[in-house]
Amino acid sequence: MKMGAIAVIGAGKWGQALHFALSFNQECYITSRTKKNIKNFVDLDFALDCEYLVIAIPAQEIRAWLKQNFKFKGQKILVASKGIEADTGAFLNDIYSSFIPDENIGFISGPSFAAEVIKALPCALVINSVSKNIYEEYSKFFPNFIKTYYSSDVIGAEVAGAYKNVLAIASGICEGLELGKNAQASLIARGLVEMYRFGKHFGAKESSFLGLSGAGDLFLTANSTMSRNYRVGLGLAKNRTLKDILDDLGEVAEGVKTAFAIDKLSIQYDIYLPIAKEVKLILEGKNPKDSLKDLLNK
Ligand SMILES: NC(=O)C1=CN([C@@H]2O[C@H](COP(=O)(O)OP(=O)(O)OC[C@H]3O[C@@H](n4cnc5c(N)ncnc54)[C@H](O)[C@@H]3O)[C@@H](O)[C@H]2O)C=CC1
Ligand SMILES: O=C(CO)COP(=O)(O)O
Repeated sequence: MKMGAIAVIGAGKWGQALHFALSFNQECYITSRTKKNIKNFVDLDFALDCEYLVIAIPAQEIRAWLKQNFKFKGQKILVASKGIEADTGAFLNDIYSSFIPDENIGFISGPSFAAEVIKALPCALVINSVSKNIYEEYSKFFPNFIKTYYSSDVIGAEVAGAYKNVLAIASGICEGLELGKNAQASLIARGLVEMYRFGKHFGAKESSFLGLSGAGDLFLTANSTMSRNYRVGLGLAKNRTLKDILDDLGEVAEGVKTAFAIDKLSIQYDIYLPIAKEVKLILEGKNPKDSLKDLLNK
C-alpha cells in the first residue's frame, strides 16, 4: 500500500472539488469510471492502493461499487456521499461497515457546494468518525480555506446530510409554487425538527442538527438554486415530469431516492415524518398543491 498517499474516487462535481482542495497541501490522486483530463488522474487500481481514500460516488451506487472493486488492506476512508440506500433503507455507514472496520471510516458533512469549494471560497466542515485519529489525519490534508471540526456522531451526520436533500426538494417546491418566504422559512424550520426526530430514533445527537451538518447544510441547500435537489423541487412545482427534470440535471440529486428510503424507514419504525412523506408522494405524481393542503391540515 502507498503509505501517506491520498486519492479521490469519483470525479463528479464533489469529487473534483475535493480533489482540488486536497491538492493544496499535498499531491492528491483522482480516479473515475471514465478517464478524465484532470491533473494526477490515475487508474482505479493505483487509487485503491493509496492509504487515504475519499469516496464521492452517489449513495445508491456504493454497495455495488464496494462489492465489485474494494479489498480492505488498511485504507482509511472518508465518505463524501449524502444519501440513504433506497432499496434497503440502509445507512451508508452500515454498508461501508461490512467491508471496512468502523475505526477506518469517516464521513465529511456540512454546507459545501462543490462550485464554491472549487473556487477556494471559505467554508467549515465536519469530519465524523468513531475514531478521532481519522479526523486528525484527514484534517491535515485540508487547505486553510476549509476549517474542519471533529464529531463522533456518525449517524447524526449521515441523517442530516441525507435528509436535508429531501427537504431541499420540498423547499424548491415551495418556491416554485410561489408560496412566499414565510412559508419557506416555516417549512425549513419544521423540516429541521422532522429530521432531528428521525435522527434521534437512530441514536443521533441533537448537537449535530444544530450545527454545520444539520442546520448549516439544510439552510444552504434549502435556500439556493445552486442545489440540484432544490432545482428538482422547482421543476416538480412547475408540473415537469421527474424524468424530464433529472435528464436535464445530468447530475445526481440524492434527495429523490433518499425520500423513498426515509419513507420506508418511517413506516418500518413508525416515525412521524410528514414533509418527507409528501415529497415522496409528489415524486410519485401527487399534485404539490394537494400536498400543501395536506401539510397545512395535518
Ligand atoms: N456537488 C456538491 O456540491 C456536493 C455533493 N455531495 C455528495 O457527493 C456525492 C456525489 O455528488 P456529485 O459529485 O456532486 O455528483 P455528480 O453527479 O456530479 O457525479 C457523480 C459521479 O459519480 C460517478 N459514478 C456514478 N456511478 C458510479 C459507479 N457505479 N461507480 C463509480 N462511479 C460512479 C459518476 O461517473 C460521476 O462522476 C453525492 O452523494 C452528493 O450528495 C456532497 C457535498 C457537496
Ligand atoms: O450537499 C450539498 C451541499 O452541501 C449539495 O447539494 P445538492 O446535491 O442539492 O446540489
